[in-house]
Amino acid sequence: MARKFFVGGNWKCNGTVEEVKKIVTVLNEAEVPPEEVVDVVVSPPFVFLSLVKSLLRSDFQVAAQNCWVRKGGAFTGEVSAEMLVNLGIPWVILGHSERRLLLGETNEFVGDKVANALSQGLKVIACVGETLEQRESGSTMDIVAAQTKAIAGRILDWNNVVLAYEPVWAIGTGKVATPTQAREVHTALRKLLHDNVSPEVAASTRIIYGGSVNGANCKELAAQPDVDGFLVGGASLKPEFVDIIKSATVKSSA
Ligand SMILES: O=C[C@H](O)COP(=O)(O)O
Repeated sequence: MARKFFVGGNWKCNGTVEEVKKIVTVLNEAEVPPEEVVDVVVSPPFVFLSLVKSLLRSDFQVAAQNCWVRKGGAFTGEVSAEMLVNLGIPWVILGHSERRLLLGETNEFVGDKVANALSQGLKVIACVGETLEQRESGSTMDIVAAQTKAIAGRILDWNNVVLAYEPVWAIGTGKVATPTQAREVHTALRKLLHDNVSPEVAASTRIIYGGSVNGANCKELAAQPDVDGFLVGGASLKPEFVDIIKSATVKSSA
């Protein structure tokens, strides 16, 4: 069965109420391929989750950008998975490189977070990716394999997981991975799932690309065999996000 295209918009730590309303208006008015063709999931900062959920069209979904590693309690500043479920937020992004690198989240910690979020009923966009130094030293696959295995070992039901490959050197730099670079890692990750989890999971799990995706480069990337969609940062705050959603048709018409 074909994997449904997936386009996530990670708004990161951006926006005011007014800006959020403008972005949602653009999305709500956009003509995009139907739900059967593409999953669209936008991820505003925690404080705007309810607002976005209340305003956003019903065929698009909402994700949090993080959640706490275990049940809530005395953890000042954290938001638990069960709170997100209680708010009706279906998705969460976990393991983003900005959290790994700036906040010291380890592979093991990300694995724990993924396990906890899934156990509470959330769907997870799990991120992996190498730094420029790691790519240049030839260790890209070792790094993303270790990150992926730490996550994979904690997943019982892969139906609720999307794997995002986001090379750190491509994030927010305007230096997008070439279609070949993206395809190489996506294909290797699918093989890793095949060998370490199961052929069925490898065939059905969506592996999406993130890192300087925009309206101009999305079609060529979308055409790559193992690229099942995108996790978009900067361009998800702009009207061109609609063009990125439309790149799903590259797959559906293939
Ligand atoms: O989560 C999204 C990624 O970090 C990509 O960000 P970017 O599109 O601004 O490079």
